[in-house]
Amino acid sequence: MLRILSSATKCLSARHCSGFLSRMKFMKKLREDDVSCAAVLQNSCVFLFHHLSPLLQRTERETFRPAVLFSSDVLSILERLGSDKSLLNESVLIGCSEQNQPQFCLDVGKLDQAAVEKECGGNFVNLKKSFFLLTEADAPLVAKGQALLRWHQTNRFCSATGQPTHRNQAGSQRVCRSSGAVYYPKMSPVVIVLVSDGRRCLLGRQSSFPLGMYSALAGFCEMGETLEEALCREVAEEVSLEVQSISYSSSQHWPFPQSSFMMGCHASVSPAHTLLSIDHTELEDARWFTLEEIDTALQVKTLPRRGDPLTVWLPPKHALANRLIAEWAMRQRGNRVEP
Ligand SMILES: NC(=O)c1ccc[n+]([C@@H]2O[C@H](COP(=O)([O-])OP(=O)(O)OC[C@H]3O[C@@H](n4cnc5c(N)ncnc54)[C@H](O)[C@@H]3O)[C@@H](O)[C@H]2O)c1
Ligand SMILES: [Mg+2]
Repeated sequence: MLRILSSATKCLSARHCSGFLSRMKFMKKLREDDVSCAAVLQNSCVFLFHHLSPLLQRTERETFRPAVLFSSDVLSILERLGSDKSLLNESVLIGCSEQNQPQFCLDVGKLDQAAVEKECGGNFVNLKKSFFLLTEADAPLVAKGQALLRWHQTNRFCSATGQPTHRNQAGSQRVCRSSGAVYYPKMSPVVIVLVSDGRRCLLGRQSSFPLGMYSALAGFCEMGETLEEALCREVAEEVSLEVQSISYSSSQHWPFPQSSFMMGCHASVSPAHTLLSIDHTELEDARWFTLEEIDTALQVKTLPRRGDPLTVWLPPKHALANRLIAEWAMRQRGNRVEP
């Protein structure tokens, strides 16, 4: 069995960079210079995927972390499993750790899954499950890796000429040599908004959500829209409310169902106009929640099962919706005047 290393344990490329600025410059160079990137790949961390499912390893504390191998370990596995070692060159650059360790991801879907799992002492777990098994720190990097690998797998041909596209070594772009068209990985912009009437906040659920889960309203931005226009349209479409003011909170990359760029906002509506008219083609339910109800929902740790009494619970901390709700709750607690 091979050793699986946390990305913090070795620092092979410290001489290349130190601190945030030099790390960013180093990454830029790797994206632009195929020769440097190929050389660095020989001495890097690699996150393995199998048909887009990341390789996870159980820790001593019965939690999970992404299994991180060194390129030399990956080459040994490829050799032992009788695969062409050039497969390593299909790795895609995803980052550089604070310890200055370049990080790549590689899909070994061509190899036997069980054989790789045995070699590595881990399991390939589909992204939806693994995203929530991982810590808030590890999940985004794994999601980014999967998103990039998926993009490469689904953009192998030029949409103008039908000719094959060719990736650069870092995997940050693909080029059609026939037309010269350059393709970059894409995300769909999505607005997510926590609407408040000053006293309560508005949450909704789609029928596809797990039982009892309510979240902030969200929707894809349409071509040509500003963030603010998309937000007002989505709230109008889904619950027939007119938003009065908007403030930006924060953003996140969201891998489900495919790469979205989520932009999180707070918005207010007039307390005199809070009557909901729900578009049931989009939402199964939407309701106003008091601070007490939100506090209770934030406490729910074990998810309800079918047959259990209906308990409202909220998206986990990995989701921007959770942050918006927590921000709102904190602000409400601060505003509350004790009798
Ligand atoms: N991270 C979070 O906290 C969080 C919380 C809620 C929702 N989300 C995500 O936000 C996204 C959007 O939310 P929604 O489902 O309510 O959106 P939505 O209200 O826009 O409705 C989805 C529908 O929009 C259409 N659509 C338009 N442009 C699309 C595009 N580029 N890609 C896919 N469908 C498109 C499709 O018909 C789709 O069925 C979802 O992917 C969801 O996973 C994330
Ligand atoms: Mg929606």
